[in-house]
Formats: sequence, structure tokens, C-alpha cells
Amino acid sequence: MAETMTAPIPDTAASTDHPAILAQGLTLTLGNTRAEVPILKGIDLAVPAGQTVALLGPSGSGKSSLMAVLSGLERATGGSLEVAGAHFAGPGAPTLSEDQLAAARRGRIGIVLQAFHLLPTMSALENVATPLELAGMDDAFGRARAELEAVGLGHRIDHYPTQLSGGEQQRVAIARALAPRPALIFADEPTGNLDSTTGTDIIRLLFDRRAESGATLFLITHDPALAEKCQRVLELADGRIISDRAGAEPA
Ligand SMILES: Nc1ncnc2c1ncn2[C@@H]1O[C@H](COP(=O)(O)OP(=O)(O)OP(=O)(O)O)[C@@H](O)[C@H]1O
Repeated sequence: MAETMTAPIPDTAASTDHPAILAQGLTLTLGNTRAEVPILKGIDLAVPAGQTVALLGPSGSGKSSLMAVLSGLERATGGSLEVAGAHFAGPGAPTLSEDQLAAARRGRIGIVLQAFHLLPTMSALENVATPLELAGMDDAFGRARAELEAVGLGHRIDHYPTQLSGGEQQRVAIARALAPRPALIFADEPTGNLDSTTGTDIIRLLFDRRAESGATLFLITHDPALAEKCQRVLELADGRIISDRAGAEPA
């Protein structure tokens, strides 16, 4: 799929002292002019590169919406936002088409969701290799194979998603998200569809693979114990960050 990027996206991702996430006054309002629903009500957040951050908050507080905006899946309606060097919103930010947003995410941002979102007509190997090919990386299939081996699925590369257990599908999804070596990983309730033993294995895998890459991790969870595995714990309520503190994990 050829994608041209007409709008320049300043790339500051290579600089380690540049924050991975810099949001100021970020808002998201959904709906139409007759019924506008404010979802995010002014988010100020700076996340240094390499930090692990958990986002807690009650159902409906806006966690998934915040992740969607920070990861470039959804456009903010106000404020400014820079993520892994991509200028997504704010004065001077280019207006990006869907393709341009996708291109801006590619290689910078890896996303792991509760529902694994693997392509059912593709094997595990193809699911991991395709984004690498789209990113124009050399040896996409060799890299994908190595990534699947790293998540313990070297023997399953030719299997289709329906032939894999939920835990195995999530391993493929993690391999797919991490294979392009993104500077930033977003994970939204990555164990929500898994039993607790499988979920524990998946979290260990996600944290181990993150530690190897040094990527910034932004993890949405309902589980306070899991949140403590991060260096920083944010709490969202009604579209606002109401608490920002250190987690139990040393920085
Ligand atoms: N397209 C939409 N139009 C209007 N409101 C929406 C839309 N999408 C989400 N919302 C509302 O935005 C609010 C935040 O939703 P969001 O999914 O971000 O919350 P959450 O904290 O992730 O919840 P959960 O923990 O249940 O997943 C909710 O009140 C939700 O109903």
C-alpha cells in the first residue's frame, strides 16, 4: 500500500531527552453540534522516553479515549500533542489524513488491545510481517519470524488466528506491535480477554519485551496490582487526570 506524506512530521524521536508524550490542554469532544459530549477535558501530561505508565480509572472515565488520542487513532479536538516526535495536534501541527496518521504511527507506536485484532485470513507470520513490509523494513518475514520466536511461538508461525488460543493470539499481537521497534507501546487491557494464569504470562512477556527494547509503555488497566508494576500511575476520572504518582516499580 503506497502512502505519500505531503505534510511534514517533525521527527524528534531519536532524541532521548525529548518526552515520549507531551500533551497540553488536550480535549476530545464527540457528537454533533446538537449533542456534544466532552470526553477528555484538558489533559496535561509529559511522559519521559522509556517510562512505564499505568492508567487507572473507572469505566467510562475516558481511558480508551485518551489512549486513542495519544496513539493517533483519534484526533484531539483541542490542545496540543506530540508523541514520539510526531506533532499530532496544536498550533503548527499539520492536518493529517487517515493515511498520514497511520504512517505517523507506523514504526513509532505499537498498540496492543484487549481484542487481539489479528487479521483472520493471515497466518501468525503474515500478521507480524505485514506491518513491517508496510513500514518498508528489510527482511520483514525474517524479522517477524524472530519476533514470534521471542514470544515463544516459533512453532506456530503458519497457524491462523482461529487455530490459536487467546493467549497465543495475544502473543502474536504483542509480536506484531513490537516488531517494528516502536519508541512507544500502548496496551489497553491486554489481559482482559484471558484467564488469570494466561494473563500473568502475557504481562510478564509484555514487560520483558518492553524492557529489552527500552520503549515507553502506556498501559491501561483496571487492576491496581498490575498498575504498581509501572514506574508511574495515573488515575483518570470524568475525562481529567486526578492523580499522578510513582508506582512501586523503581524508575
Ligand atoms: N463515539 C462516541 N460518542 C459519544 N460518546 C462516546 C463515544 N465513545 C465513547 N464515548 C463515551 O466516552 C466516555 C469514555 O469512554 P472510554 O471508552 O474512553 O472510557 P474507559 O475509561 O476506557 O471505559 P472502560 O474502562 O469501560 O473501557 C464514555 O462515557 C463513553 O460512553
